[in-house]
Amino acid sequence: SIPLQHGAHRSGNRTDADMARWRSLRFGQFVHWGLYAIAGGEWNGKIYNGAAEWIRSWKEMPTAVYDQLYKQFNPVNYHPEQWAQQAKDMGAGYMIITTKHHDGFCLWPSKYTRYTVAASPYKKDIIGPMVEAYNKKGIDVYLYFSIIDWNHPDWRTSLKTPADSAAYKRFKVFVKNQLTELLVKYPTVKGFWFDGTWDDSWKNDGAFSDELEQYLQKLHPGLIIGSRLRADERGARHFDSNNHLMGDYEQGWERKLPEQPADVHGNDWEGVMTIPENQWGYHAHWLGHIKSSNELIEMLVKSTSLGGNFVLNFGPKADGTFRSEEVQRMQEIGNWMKVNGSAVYGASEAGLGKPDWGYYTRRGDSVFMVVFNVPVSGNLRVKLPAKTTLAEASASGQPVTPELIGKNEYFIPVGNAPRHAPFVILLQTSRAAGAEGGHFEKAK
Ligand SMILES: C[C@@H]1N[C@@H](C(=O)NCc2ccccc2)[C@H](O)[C@@H]1O
Repeated sequence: SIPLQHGAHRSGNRTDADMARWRSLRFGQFVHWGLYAIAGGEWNGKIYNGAAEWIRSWKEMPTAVYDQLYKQFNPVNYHPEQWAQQAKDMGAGYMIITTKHHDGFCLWPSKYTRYTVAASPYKKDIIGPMVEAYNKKGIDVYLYFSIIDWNHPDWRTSLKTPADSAAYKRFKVFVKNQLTELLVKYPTVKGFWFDGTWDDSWKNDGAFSDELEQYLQKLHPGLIIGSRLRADERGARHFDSNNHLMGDYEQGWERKLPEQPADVHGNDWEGVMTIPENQWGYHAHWLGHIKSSNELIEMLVKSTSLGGNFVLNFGPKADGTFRSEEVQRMQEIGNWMKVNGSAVYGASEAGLGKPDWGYYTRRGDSVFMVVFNVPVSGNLRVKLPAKTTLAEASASGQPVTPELIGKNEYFIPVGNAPRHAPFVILLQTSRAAGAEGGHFEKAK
């Protein structure tokens, strides 16, 4: 293997309590909120068909115009306790909030730049009350922070001249100062969700990203930081030049999910997803496919079945309210989670493969069959490992009688389970005496 100073410093998943909690929560809420919500994906009667939070890069909108939007930021209908309650009702265990997106506008009154809420008509800190409100509902908070900062004079996408290098050196001090400020001001946050780390300036400075991560861990022990922050000294990102995952979980699954265990190599991972095809910030005109709650529930269950977390994104309007499609999804998903959340919370891969009728998840000896596709036979085929016996099966607390159809193979009748939404069948299994270790195959 290649000798590395700034590659992965740990092999295998973290086993501490903070990471175990992150892993058990399984379901998060992403919130993208900022000046881009004022534009709402349109300008001068024209619709921007890119991602709303990237509108500053749209040639139809002068950057000088975008950079004045902060003078209109005044979310009079922003009630963080209502945001937190609706997230709780959805069943989210953690929330990720954009403190600063690529445009550089800070939702907290940073003392390292004037481009913050303090300069807006709203004046007040957005982040503090949000962290407090979500924590009060028992929801952990993670801070999204973009390294890319289109507003800061010292930001560079690449270093071409000594002047670039001098500027970028100042920029790195600014980044470290802002991250320190965030941890000091909001000490209950559980981690950072870094973004905007793909440009050469950052990619070619693996030493800094490594030192920064270690500095933050020292400042706030237990902090959870994904793989997107880091580059190694050869410019490799997420996985170092020896193919070892950097950071605490694989953070590359953006608007896409792994298909099979081999795609995640036994690592902790998290997928982040939009309800429309590709909008994170508020866009007045959602074009293309808008995912239904059943589609989103399936993504959440699929993620759990592959041992990862699933984070669903919401883009509040400039005034602090949520669009009706997003409120509807939070309510519908929440209704399902209230009844079936046990198949997700604290659950992980079952090691039983991928059945036609849906997904297996598992917590200890409890195996959950989450059914999305009812077979015309009305029977769900279940094949258990040799040393595993099926003690009992139940659906919504009512016993179900499996039919033994072969060695350790059963048909579970779906009976009169609902057909309009996914449903869960619980299999209580037991390890036959002497069954070594995990009686279920471990992901390779
Ligand atoms: C979480 C999302 N990440 C931001 C983004 O720029 N994604 C585009 C992108 C996604 C993956 C690799 C490079 C660039 C989007 O604006 C959202 O904040």
